[in-house]
Amino acid sequence: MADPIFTPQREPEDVPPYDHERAEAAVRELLIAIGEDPEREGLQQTPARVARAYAELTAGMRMRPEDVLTTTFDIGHDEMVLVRDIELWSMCEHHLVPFTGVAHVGYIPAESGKITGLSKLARLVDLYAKRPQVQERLTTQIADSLMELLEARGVIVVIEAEHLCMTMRGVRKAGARTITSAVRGLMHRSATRSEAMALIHSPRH
Ligand SMILES: Nc1nc2c(ncn2[C@@H]2O[C@H](COP(=O)(O)OP(=O)(O)OP(=O)(O)O)[C@@H](O)[C@H]2O)c(=O)[nH]1
Ligand SMILES: [Zn+2]
Repeated sequence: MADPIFTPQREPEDVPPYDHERAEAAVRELLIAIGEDPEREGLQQTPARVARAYAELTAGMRMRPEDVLTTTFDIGHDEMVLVRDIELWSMCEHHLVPFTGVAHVGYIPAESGKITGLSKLARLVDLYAKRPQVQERLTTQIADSLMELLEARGVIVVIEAEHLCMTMRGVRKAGARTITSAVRGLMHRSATRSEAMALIHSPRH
């Protein structure tokens, strides 16, 4: 049996348009289910607000990595590029509550020196984060899309995150951080991987 944690997501072109009306109705139902009165003053606009918020929090379902890795340059730089401590907010697909932390994304450009703008790496993290996720899949998707679209010779993605489903409910282990990594291509070389890890963990100035 396939592990339900790793079931693939729909491809963006197969995702139907966001249904605001349905989302609103569902939030209203949820309010009723928990025993609230959706007509009381403070809650009247809540279904519409939540529906808008979820549209934003799931916008990455309808985006492809090529939509954000739009700018690439051939500058002949073929050494490692690493952006660390990229702020990350995602939503666990099991409980639909946030997980938050940082992503570190490094790559070794193609021999041609094809690179992308640094902000695009952060945009790529955001794209995959704005979907119902598991941290492992998020990590893998970022790594694989960089390998493919930049034709990178190597990639490392490390994500350190705290899952609110483990903090505010359930086992209630505040401060427990989950660390996942995805390593591709030349980053498997131990010296290169050690260099990346040293950069990720070097003290901030
Ligand atoms: N591997 C993985 N697990 C996750 C992630 N986010 C949440 N989970 C886990 O998914 C599991 C779902 O387990 P279930 O037993 O079906 O759900 P539950 O009864 O709410 O589990 P508890 O959280 O232990 O109360 C939990 O152990 C969560 O901690 C993630 O990104 N990756
Ligand atoms: Zn969860």
